[in-house]
Amino acid sequence: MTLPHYVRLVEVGPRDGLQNEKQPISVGDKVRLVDDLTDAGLGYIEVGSFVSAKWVPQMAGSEEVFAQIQQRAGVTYAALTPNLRGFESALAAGVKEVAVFAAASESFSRKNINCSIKDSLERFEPVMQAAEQQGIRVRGYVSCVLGCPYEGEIAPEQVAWVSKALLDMGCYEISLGDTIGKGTAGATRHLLDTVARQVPRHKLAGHFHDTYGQGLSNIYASLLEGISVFDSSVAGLGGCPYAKGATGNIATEDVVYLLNGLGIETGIDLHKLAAAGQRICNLLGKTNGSRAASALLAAAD
Ligand SMILES: CC(C)(COP(=O)([O-])OP(=O)([O-])OC[C@H]1O[C@@H](n2cnc3c(N)ncnc32)[C@H](O)[C@@H]1OP(=O)([O-])[O-])[C@@H](O)C(=O)NCCC(=O)NCCSC(=O)C[C@@](C)(O)CC(=O)[O-]
Repeated sequence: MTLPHYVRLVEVGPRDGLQNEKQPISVGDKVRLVDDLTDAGLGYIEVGSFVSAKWVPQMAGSEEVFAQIQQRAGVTYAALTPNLRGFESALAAGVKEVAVFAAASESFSRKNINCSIKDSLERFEPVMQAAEQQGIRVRGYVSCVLGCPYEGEIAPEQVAWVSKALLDMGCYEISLGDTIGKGTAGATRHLLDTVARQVPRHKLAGHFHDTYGQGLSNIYASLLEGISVFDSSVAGLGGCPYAKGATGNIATEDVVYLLNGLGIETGIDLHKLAAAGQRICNLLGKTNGSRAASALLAAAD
C-alpha cells in the first residue's frame, strides 16, 4: 500500500481536549486557542459542542466562542450536536458543519448520551434532515471502536454496522474513535479491514486517544490501510468524561512531526502549533502532552 500525499487533520483540541477539564476556562481563552490553531494552519477545527451543560459543563458558552473566533476562509469550524436541539443552537450560532456521535458499545452509548445505539440513530434522523435542508455537512463519530470502558472488547463487525448506519443516514465521513486508547496497530488494521467492507476507506477517519501510548503507531497502521484523515488534539489535551482514565487524543504536533518525516503534506506550521499548545498548557497548568512540541520548545530555549 502506498502512503497518501496529503493528510487532512481534524483538530479536536478545543472540543475533545477541553471538555474534560475540571477548572473553568473562559470564552476568551477558548477563542484564543481556536485563533492560534487557525494561525498555525489547521484546516479543520472542532470548536465546541451544543450539548447539555449539566452533562458537559465545560462546553457551555460554545455559542459565544463561535461568535468571537476569527474565521478564516477555507477553514472548517465545526461543532458536536447530539440532537435536534443541539443542531438548532449550532445553526443559530452560525455553525457551518456539525458532527453527530454514536458508539459501538451499548453501555457507552447510555453513559454518554443516555440512550441505546438504536435510539441514538433515531435521534440523529431529524438532525440529518435539518442539516440537509440547510446545506450543512454532517460528520459521524463512532466511539469505543477498539474497546469499551464498560464492556471490554467490541466486535469490529459491530463498529462496521454502526458506521454503515451513519453513512447511510448521510454522514459524509465516519470518524472511528478509540475512546480509551487501548488499540494496537494490529487491532487497528483488523478493524479497518472489517469496517472497509461496509464503508469505503476514503470515508473513514481515525480518532486515536493515546492512553496506552499507541496513537502514532495506530495512525501509521491506518495510513498503510489507506486512511488519510485523522483527528488529533493540540498538546494531546483531553480525555473523555465517560471513559475513566482515558487521556487525550494523540497530540497534533506529534502527528505533524510523523507526517513531515514521511513527506506527507499538511500545510501546518509546526512551530506555531507547538507555541499554541504550550500557551494553553500554561494556562491550564498542565504538562504538555506532545513529545515533539516539548522537544522543539526545549531546543529553541
Ligand atoms: C444528549 C443529551 C442531551 C441527552 O440527555 P437526556 O437527559 O437524555 O435528554 P433530555 O432530552 O431529557 O434533556 C435533559 C436536559 O438537557 C437539556 N438538553 C437536551 N439537549 C440539549 C442540547 N443539545 N443542548 C443543551 N441542553 C440540552 C434538556 O433541555 C434538559 O434540560 P433540563 O430540563 O433538565 O433543564 C445528554 O446526554 C448530553 O448532552 N450528553 C453529552 C455527551 C457529550 O457531550 N459527551 C462528550 C462528547 S462525545 C466524545 O467525546 C467521544 C468522541 C466524539 O470524541 C469520540 C471518541 O473519542 O470516542
